[in-house]
Amino acid sequence: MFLRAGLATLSPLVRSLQPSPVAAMSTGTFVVSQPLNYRGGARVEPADASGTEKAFEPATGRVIATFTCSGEKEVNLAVQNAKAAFKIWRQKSGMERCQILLEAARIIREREDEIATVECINNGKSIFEARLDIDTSWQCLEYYAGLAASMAGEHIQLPGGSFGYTRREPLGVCVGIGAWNYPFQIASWKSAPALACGNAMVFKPSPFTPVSALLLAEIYTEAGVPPGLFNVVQGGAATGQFLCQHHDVAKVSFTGSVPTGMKIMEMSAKGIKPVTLELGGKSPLIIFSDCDMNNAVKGALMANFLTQGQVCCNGTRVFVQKEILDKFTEEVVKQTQRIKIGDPLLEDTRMGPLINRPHLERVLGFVKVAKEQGAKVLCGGDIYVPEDPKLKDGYYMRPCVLTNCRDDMTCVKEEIFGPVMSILSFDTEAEVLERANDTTFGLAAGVFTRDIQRAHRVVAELQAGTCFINNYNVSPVELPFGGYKKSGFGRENGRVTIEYYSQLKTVCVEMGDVESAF
Ligand SMILES: NC(=O)c1ccc[n+]([C@@H]2O[C@H](COP(=O)([O-])OP(=O)(O)OC[C@H]3O[C@@H](n4cnc5c(N)ncnc54)[C@H](O)[C@@H]3O)[C@@H](O)[C@H]2O)c1
Ligand SMILES: C[N+](C)(C)CCCC=O
Repeated sequence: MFLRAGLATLSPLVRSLQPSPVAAMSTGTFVVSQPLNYRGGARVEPADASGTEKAFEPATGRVIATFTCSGEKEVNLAVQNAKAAFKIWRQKSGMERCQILLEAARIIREREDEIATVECINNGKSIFEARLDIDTSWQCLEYYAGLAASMAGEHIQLPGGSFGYTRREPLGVCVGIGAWNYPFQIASWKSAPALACGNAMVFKPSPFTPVSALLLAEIYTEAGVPPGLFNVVQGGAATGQFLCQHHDVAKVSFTGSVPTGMKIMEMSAKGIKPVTLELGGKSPLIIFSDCDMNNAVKGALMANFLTQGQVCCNGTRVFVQKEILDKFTEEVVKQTQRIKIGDPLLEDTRMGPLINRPHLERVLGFVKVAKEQGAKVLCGGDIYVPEDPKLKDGYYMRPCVLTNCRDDMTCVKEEIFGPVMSILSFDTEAEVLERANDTTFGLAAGVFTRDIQRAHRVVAELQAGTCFINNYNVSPVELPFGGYKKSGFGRENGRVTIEYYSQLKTVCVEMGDVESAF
């Protein structure tokens, strides 16, 4: 549907007659030719502009889209469309909303390969991983579809037959602002609970990954949401600011960096809008000497190298108990060197390119500073040029393992957001807990041990919103996800997120006469 050639212009009906719509999509061929804004149930060119942006295919360095960033007028039109759709949607019963969300989840499953391919092309993550992201997206829609029908208030008996009750009501027009590392998943994790609660949404993806949110918008429409219920505006900071400052926006849910999160909070504070902030991290992963070594090594790779290390909750500070430091490090390096880097659309690739050239240079800069500060590079940390000539301008690097790290080094303190693991050693539980918590971030943490008492004792002390025991970076949608400290607040996924997309109304019912004070 996006391709200028091949199956690009086919209607959904015709497309469904083709053996495989994704067969035509290969690295180096994809171009977006249709408008990337979505308003009132259709793709539209924005009504005004706040500049233009280019989106790239990180695997080749090719431009795949040049698009107009939405100005104030377009943002206003999107919000007004959402407001109109909200009036219809909020009147629907939970069961009606449930049925539509389930249908959307079904369509996502049906089109999983196509969506994953688009994600892979625009983001650079491997197709293997992109499919997992799409899985957690439709699962999220299914989960909140299930909750939509069971949202209920309380009935509270009062003296003299009087009573009160509570109603859980939607907020109105919610804004979602996304980062570039999980474009479709972020749009789904925000919109599913928002829509399940009866809200409308205007979503702004990162300008680096503008493409896949459009697929979600089209799927919602196909599933039967009212036109305007889920809209997409494109752009960067200026567009995001118009959204956050809009007086008809009731809530902002943001995923991105800490500095931008602070700005979002400031803008939202002026309009007394509630915010959810899913921000960055520098999470600790603690490996005790009694761990299952095989699992701990696999866990450390999961904690560092998914999506080329561009994952908010990555456990990039790997604390290893001294007794097993050498063996663990040797095995981690061996397995890191085996990671297949290359064309993200190939089935056996496990690491694609980073998101763009400036980011690649930034990550390589962190490795350089680490070396200057005394860290030792055990593998990777340099540019990788795949053999395939069409990939020569892509943004690849070899995954890096650093040792000789100290807690005061830049690579241990700052979020690198790339495939760079820092290994640190420790002696005692008390010592490692203190060091693990010595950070302004608090998104995630992990522990590997066979000692069940220790595992729970340690996670109880860890200052992190999401903790893993004997695994890392799995994300079942039934479990809430979010941060402590400067990693943000509010949660995504899990039952609790209903509370972040709804408000409680209390109704007090008098069954007798008014006892007036006057
Ligand atoms: N906690 C989580 O769930 C989670 C998930 C993914 C990424 N992240 C974090 O995101 C960061 C990487 O993503 P990024 O580089 O896209 O982050 P970013 O903060 O640069 O941008 C995030 C989004 O905010 C928009 N934006 C930028 N300035 C804005 C402003 N002034 N007003 C409104 N919107 C504005 C951007 O256009 C983009 O859509 C990392 O720190 C990572 O840890 C967190
Ligand atoms: C799906 N993961 C791996 C838990 C990542 C969630 C979003 C963080 O960047």
